[in-house]
Amino acid sequence: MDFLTQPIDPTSERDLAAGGLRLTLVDTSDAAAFDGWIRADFRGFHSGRPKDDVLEEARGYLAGRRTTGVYDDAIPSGEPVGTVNSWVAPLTVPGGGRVDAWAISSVTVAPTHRRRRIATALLGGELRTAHALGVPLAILTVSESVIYGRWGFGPATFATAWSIDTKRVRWAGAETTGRLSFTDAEEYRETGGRVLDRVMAARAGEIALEPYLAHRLIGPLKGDPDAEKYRLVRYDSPEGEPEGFVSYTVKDDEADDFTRHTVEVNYLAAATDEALTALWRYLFELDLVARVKIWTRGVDEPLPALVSDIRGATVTDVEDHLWVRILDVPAALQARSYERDGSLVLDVADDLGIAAGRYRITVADGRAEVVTTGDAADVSLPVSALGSVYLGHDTARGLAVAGRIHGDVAALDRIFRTAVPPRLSTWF
Ligand SMILES: CC(=O)SCCNC(=O)CCNC(=O)[C@H](O)C(C)(C)COP(=O)(O)OP(=O)(O)OC[C@H]1O[C@@H](n2cnc3c(N)ncnc32)[C@H](O)[C@@H]1OP(=O)(O)O
Repeated sequence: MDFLTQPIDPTSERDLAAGGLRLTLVDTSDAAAFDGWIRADFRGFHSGRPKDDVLEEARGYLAGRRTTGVYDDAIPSGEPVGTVNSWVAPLTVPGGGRVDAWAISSVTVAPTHRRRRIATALLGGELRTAHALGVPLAILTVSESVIYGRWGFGPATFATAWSIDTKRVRWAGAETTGRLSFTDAEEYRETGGRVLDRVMAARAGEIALEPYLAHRLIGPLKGDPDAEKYRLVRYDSPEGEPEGFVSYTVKDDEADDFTRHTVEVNYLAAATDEALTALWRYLFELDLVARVKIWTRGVDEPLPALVSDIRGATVTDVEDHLWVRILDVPAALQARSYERDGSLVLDVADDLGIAAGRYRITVADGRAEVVTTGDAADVSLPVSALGSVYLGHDTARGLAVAGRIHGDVAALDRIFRTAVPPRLSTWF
């Protein structure tokens, strides 16, 4: 499969051409063309104009993605009015296996060309292309939660943000072992990449990271206004095995009292419980710090158990995070494992017609066999709801209450839900 060279989707090409717009793959070896695409992408997310070093770094990191642009040849700038990129990312599924997922990012439409169905053409094109290449599902993280349901995506993992009052909480976790030390992002890049590989393989919902995505978690990218403030602390086991790190910045003390700085955690990676506890303890016990803020943790982050005063560590936000769009029901459902056996007929509705059908899933010894069937349905649901329950999160009952899943929701929940909730701990 070559996702980089697969031709542009003809349906989307035709739909856009009818409105005077041109859909095309961008040649990422053509620096001028690629820079125009990157500038349009930055502008779409209201980021600053990228300087030369930022463009150069982005070109290096993003060249491995399928890069698509929409052009309005009537405008003078020649820059795209729509952008999207995609690549095949291994997604960890329940049971610890991995499935190829079509990861979609950088969806932007110029404000001058909004609501002319450019995003509709881009998303439809991405999904049809992925399906044609045999990729069983598509994934994305979203800027706004109201956009992607219409294309069959459902929220499949949720993320928490925390604020910890470190003057209030005392360490209540286990004794920590191992070694903590400051390190330099450049020196640690390879080792940190290996730690991240372990973290991402260990939990359903995480994806194997491209070098670009790993780089951002270990240290700042070019152009990051906080680059000078980054600190990186590594954790190594007593045997010297690298098992975790935390990258963070320390923000000035707003109260103008030098004892009350705020730590903003960029990323905390822990491949073992020892690494997790040692790094959390490190953050709680920093001198001259009154608050630690962290984002994109799982819904089961064990912070309440690690502090002496539960209310000193508060969840400030719970948000939908990874959205899943099933493209091939048998392949996707057979790729994960299940904690309870059973059999169920699912009637899946799909406005785009890609995954629609009636399927029997039979789980024995944790593995599923999925076939199309003419049997009566036990459960009827839209493909977005199937995406929502796919990774094991506790969503089925809520969707049934909302009238989006009909039938034996308890059986659906029993088969799909997992004891440990899925998590995606980064953005892409
Ligand atoms: C994976 C990612 O990259 S997430 C990032 C998404 N991008 C951004 O948030 C950047 C800023 N926003 C944008 O660039 C654009 O507004 C986009 C990409 C979200 C939408 O692009 P458009 O070309 O305007 O969307 P399009 O015209 O195809 O709209 C299709 C439908 O979605 C709806 N829609 C599109 N964007 C939004 C939105 N932000 N909020 C609510 N509804 C929306 C439209 O109203 C339309 O609805 P309808 O079918 O009922 O008429």
